[in-house]
Amino acid sequence: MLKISDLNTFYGDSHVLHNVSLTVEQGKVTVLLGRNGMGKTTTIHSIMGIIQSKKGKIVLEEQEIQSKTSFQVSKLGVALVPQGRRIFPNLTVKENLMTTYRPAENGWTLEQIYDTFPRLKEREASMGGALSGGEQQMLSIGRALLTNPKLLLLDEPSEGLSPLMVQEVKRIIRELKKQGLTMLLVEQNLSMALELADRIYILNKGSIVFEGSPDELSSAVKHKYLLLSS
Ligand SMILES: Nc1ncnc2c1ncn2[C@@H]1O[C@H](COP(=O)(O)OP(=O)(O)OP(=O)(O)O)[C@@H](O)[C@H]1O
Repeated sequence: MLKISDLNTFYGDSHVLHNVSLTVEQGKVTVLLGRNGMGKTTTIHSIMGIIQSKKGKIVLEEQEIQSKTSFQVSKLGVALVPQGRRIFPNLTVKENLMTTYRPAENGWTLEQIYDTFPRLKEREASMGGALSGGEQQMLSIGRALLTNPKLLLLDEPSEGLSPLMVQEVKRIIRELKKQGLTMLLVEQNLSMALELADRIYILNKGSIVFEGSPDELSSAVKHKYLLLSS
């Protein structure tokens, strides 16, 4: 569904992504792992058109999208659950959900979101800013789903959540996968990544240093790129 080739992204003169290539297969969960500051969010933002890459190609279902704006990328069916959730604190839960609603045949509706996240129904009239971190994460995922995407990008959805809420996020990702949604998940939570991933990529200092199935990820690679501090 998505193929990135030789992507190079800069912030001013600072060269952050170095020839990043990765593939996201339809219906699969692809996980991008890496420690803090290795370029995971930059990769996601490059796909989404939030930042323009200097060199390289991003192809979504045979269409090149590397020069498109985030609005255009979103219209092509890519949705982002951003790091830090970014919900609107002064809008109600329902208003947050409806801001980006894009109806689709056999797609997500508000009622289906409430069925999947019953807590959001209970808190429908509450202000976004009054929700717990876990509830805000559900809201952020629900809001992205209501754009009816074909590809969902999730940037560290487990960050800052209680163990119980991390379980809930895992349940939802599994449920979405069962429904056939294609996902690219950025994570630092290794156990979560290993449980959910069909394919894993590891970013280190802006370069892909590992690609394989969770079974192929050796403890040597884990220790080198994920567990030890740099
Ligand atoms: N707006 C920016 N301007 C300049 N440098 C940036 C900017 N955003 C990120 N960087 C730098 O780019 C590098 C990659 O950052 P990025 O946020 O992509 O990493 P990450 O792997 O997502 O880490 P984290 O888990 O901390 O979000 C870091 O060195 C970071 O300091």
